[in-house]
Amino acid sequence: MAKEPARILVTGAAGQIGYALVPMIARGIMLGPDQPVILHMLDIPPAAEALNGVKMELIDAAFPLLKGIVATTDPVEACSGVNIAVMVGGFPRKEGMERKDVMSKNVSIYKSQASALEQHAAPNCKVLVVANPANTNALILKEFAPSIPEKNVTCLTRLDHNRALGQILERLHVPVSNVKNVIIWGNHSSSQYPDVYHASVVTGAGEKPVRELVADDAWLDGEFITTVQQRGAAIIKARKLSSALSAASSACDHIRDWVLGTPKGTFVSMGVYSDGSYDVPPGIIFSYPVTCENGSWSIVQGLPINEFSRKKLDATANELVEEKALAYSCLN
Ligand SMILES: NC(=O)C1=CN([C@@H]2O[C@H](COP(=O)(O)OP(=O)(O)OC[C@H]3O[C@@H](n4cnc5c(N)ncnc54)[C@H](O)[C@@H]3O)[C@@H](O)[C@H]2O)C=CC1
Ligand SMILES: O=C([O-])CC(=O)C(=O)O
Repeated sequence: MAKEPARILVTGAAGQIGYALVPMIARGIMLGPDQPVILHMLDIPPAAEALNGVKMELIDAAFPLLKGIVATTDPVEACSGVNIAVMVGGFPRKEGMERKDVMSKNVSIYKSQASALEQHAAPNCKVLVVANPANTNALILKEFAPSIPEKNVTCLTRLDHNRALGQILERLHVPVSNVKNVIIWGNHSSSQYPDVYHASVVTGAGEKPVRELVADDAWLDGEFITTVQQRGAAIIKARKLSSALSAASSACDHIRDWVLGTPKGTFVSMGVYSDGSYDVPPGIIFSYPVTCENGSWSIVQGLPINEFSRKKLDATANELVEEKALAYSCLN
């Protein structure tokens, strides 16, 4: 029997990421080739005409899985009955700006959209915040939508995770499906910590640690980390626009794994509400290694953390604690 369509909200749908993301969703990249979808697209009134253009293109593409389109500038209509909300809408970082610089513009948007989601989304709606500052926007959304379970509000660090994989692949020339368990800890910002201490490569001779195969600790502890941390800025510099294609693809990866599960023995990175695991302060949205099963994520526990990693985890956690205070001061 055919499945009931899932209603998927994309905010900021007329923007760069939105334009890359909605066709991926309509093609089944996010929820699989047997899951029909109804797209809910929200943008602000100045973008209404562009949003209507995206709707026209979706119709013209005749996606078999796409069973309906809601394109609106009304947050209540956009949020009504949605099962998944991908929050991309906001003011993007421009060349030379830090993510903190876009804080005040974006946290107030996330406060008001929290209420619309809380009141009108389907029960158990899963929320992924993409817009920057992604962790702190997600935290504000969670705080101002108290009836949405805290496990249902997440932010995107899968793009950073995939960027880390990409750097390892470039170095080792192995297929992506053979590399697993890189981790992004912390903030989706230049303080994030891309960690390969637990990553491995499946080879003909079994699994081998990435560190052993790369055999260049100086690169792994230096340039590898800074390349991943600075990749967003490098793409903005090159394109004069944010990394829309890879952000959209990674958002699909994040939701797909959350809903359909992670492969056995493999973890992925998600920004989730901290419960204090790994001595990270509770009450911030922090990127952790997680596994997903039955539509729910769990933080991977018990990984040994050495002194090098500890310092980096603490630095990114401290930045998130500061961002939280700054966000609240912007809202007052
Ligand atoms: N977490 C991540 O890995 C990444 C996050 N980003 C962030 O994603 C966000 C979107 O990036 P782009 O699509 O490149 O920007 P964009 O400027 O092309 O699109 C943003 C869209 O949001 C709309 N918008 C603004 N206020 C809104 C509101 N209140 N409600 C609904 N829509 C609203 C704008 O009209 C625009 O169409 C930015 O904050 C960017 O920094 C970008 C890349 C990666
Ligand atoms: O850096 C930015 O502002 C866009 C972004 O989040 C990324 O590409 O990681």
